[in-house]
Amino acid sequence: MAGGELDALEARARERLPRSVYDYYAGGADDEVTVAANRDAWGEITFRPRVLVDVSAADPSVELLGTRLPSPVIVAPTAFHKLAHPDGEAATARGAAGRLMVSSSLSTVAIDQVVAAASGPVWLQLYVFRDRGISEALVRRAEAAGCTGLVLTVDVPVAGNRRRDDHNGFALPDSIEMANFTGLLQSGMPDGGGSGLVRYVGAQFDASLDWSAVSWLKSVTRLPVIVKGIQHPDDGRRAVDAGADAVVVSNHGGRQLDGAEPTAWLLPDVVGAVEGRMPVLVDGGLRSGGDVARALALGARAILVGRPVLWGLAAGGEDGVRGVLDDLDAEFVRTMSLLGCRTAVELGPDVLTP
Ligand SMILES: Cc1cc2nc3c(=O)[nH]c(=O)nc-3n(C[C@H](O)[C@H](O)[C@H](O)COP(=O)(O)O)c2cc1C
Ligand SMILES: CC(C)CC(=O)C(=O)O
Repeated sequence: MAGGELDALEARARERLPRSVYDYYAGGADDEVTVAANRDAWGEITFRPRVLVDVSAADPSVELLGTRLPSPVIVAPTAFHKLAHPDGEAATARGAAGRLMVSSSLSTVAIDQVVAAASGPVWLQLYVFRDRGISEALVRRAEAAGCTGLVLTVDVPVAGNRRRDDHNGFALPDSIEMANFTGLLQSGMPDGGGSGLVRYVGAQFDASLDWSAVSWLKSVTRLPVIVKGIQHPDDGRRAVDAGADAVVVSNHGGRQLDGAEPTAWLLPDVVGAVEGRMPVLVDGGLRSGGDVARALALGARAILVGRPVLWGLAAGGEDGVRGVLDDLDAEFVRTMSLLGCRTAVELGPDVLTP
């Protein structure tokens, strides 16, 4: 579903969604330069295919932290799916259809119900709250639910400046709650002007978070810890030293620091810095199976996709999500085959223009 088809899906989602929800999903920080740059940067990477390779059984599966995934395409954690569809994250989990889904801390369906709806593995994404007890309770809920990984998002010490949300006074309606926090924390957003999310982040998230958070998380769980939001090769190295099991190169889809480098440019430097000591994942602006192949050729083990899943969910519920992911996978297999690669691990820098 590259290019025009995905744009048409987004247009259908846009028609169905209230303006403030569409803007929350689509938008980014400040002038949204990084939102656009993420997407454009993948498109600038060109291929050097090899021919006369038997690709009759091209296999897109990848191994990640001891689990074989049917595809390198992972559902990125995104907040508030009930704003897109009444079944929320349960519909997304069904639509993921065996692929790895990362469920947001800020989901509108509780993590145990997300896992129950999923047919593939589920990781819980964590924000660290001022009250560490809340984060630890989330870890226990994830473990009890059967999650197989914890994704620590490290690029939100403070909320990015989302102008659209400010203008729209974005907030969760009373009918939808952040379902992972029942009994722990108020499950809505504090009242006031501007973006309700900015008020929520300011009130609840721990801006004093530093590298000790990774060792803290490792000390309270035996699940693998994946650090999401790495934007510098030195931080990739530090993540290895801090005991992370994997990292996600991410600028939060351009929603935090505008002007941040597109992840396609940054990825090879982070891959170089970690020197194979852990898997490197990437997200931001990947919109086609060709983009997935580009990322793997640059050294990513797998990739995450954010907004397209939301467009699928808003336009077509569970089937919409499955459609987006199936199309990405089919394009990826076709691209691999045309590059002369039989397995996802065969993708390397040699299939790209140096
Ligand atoms: C609407 C929306 C909500 C998001 N919520 C979260 C979140 O709760 N936790 C998180 O770690 N990242 C969150 N992200 C960032 C995504 O996980 C991911 O990094 C980004 O969307 C990838 O870029 P893409 O949308 O261009 O594919 C969110 C992104 C969007 C678009
Ligand atoms: C800033 C977060 C609280 C939510 C989020 O990750 C997002 O909207 O991008």
